Amino acid sequence: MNEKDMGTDLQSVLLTKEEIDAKLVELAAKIDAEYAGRDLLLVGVLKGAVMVMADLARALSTPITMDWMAVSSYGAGTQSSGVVRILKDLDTDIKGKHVLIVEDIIDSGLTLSWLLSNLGSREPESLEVCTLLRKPDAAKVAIDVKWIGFDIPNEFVVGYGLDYAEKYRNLPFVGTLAPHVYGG
Ligand SMILES: O=P(O)(O)OC[C@H]1O[C@H](OP(=O)(O)OP(=O)(O)O)[C@H](O)[C@@H]1O
Ligand code: HPA
Ligand SMILES: [Mg+2]
Repeated sequence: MNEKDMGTDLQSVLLTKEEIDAKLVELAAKIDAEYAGRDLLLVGVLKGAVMVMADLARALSTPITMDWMAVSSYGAGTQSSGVVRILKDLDTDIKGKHVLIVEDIIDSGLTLSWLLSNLGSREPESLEVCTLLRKPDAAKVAIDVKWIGFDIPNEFVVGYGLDYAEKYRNLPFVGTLAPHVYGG
């Protein structure tokens, strides 16, 4: 599906593929500068961060390794339950490593806040966060995030990895969902 063929489920395009690509190249240059000469482990948070991880990793020059963690707090709804479940843990021991968590979105912040304390307790050398999107007006906890792509309004968004009930992750852009889709 492209931007001209959104169907009736989507209300508007918030960020085009071109805007997302350009932002990830910009973030990658900053991350390269920060980790020059060091080994970096990217930890992608499944499933939403798959697209960001794939495109950010390819924009980096720094040698990286990848690992994945799967957590879920949203289920099939549009509100975080606040209860974070580990669906898949890391395959690697991160003790002594430079770790960069890669996220698609920080909404309430509950997922990341929980992840930071969970991964932080495993004694990485450093632990930072890169997220494509953040909703400042939805924050329920304050989190220190080093790299942020875009601050967006407090609306439910889909595309570029982000889902509603597991759909729309493959849209190449980020859009807002029409309220009728989720009963709004
Ligand atoms: O800041 P928060 O309010 O915690 O929301 C952000 C988290 O919610 C989404 O994941 P979700 O739990 O829906 O799993 P998914 O990535 O598999 O869609 C998203 O990918 C973030 O990980
Ligand atoms: O706005 C959102 N869209 C999709 N998934 C999400 N997970 C947290 N916030 C969102
Ligand atoms: Mg989700």
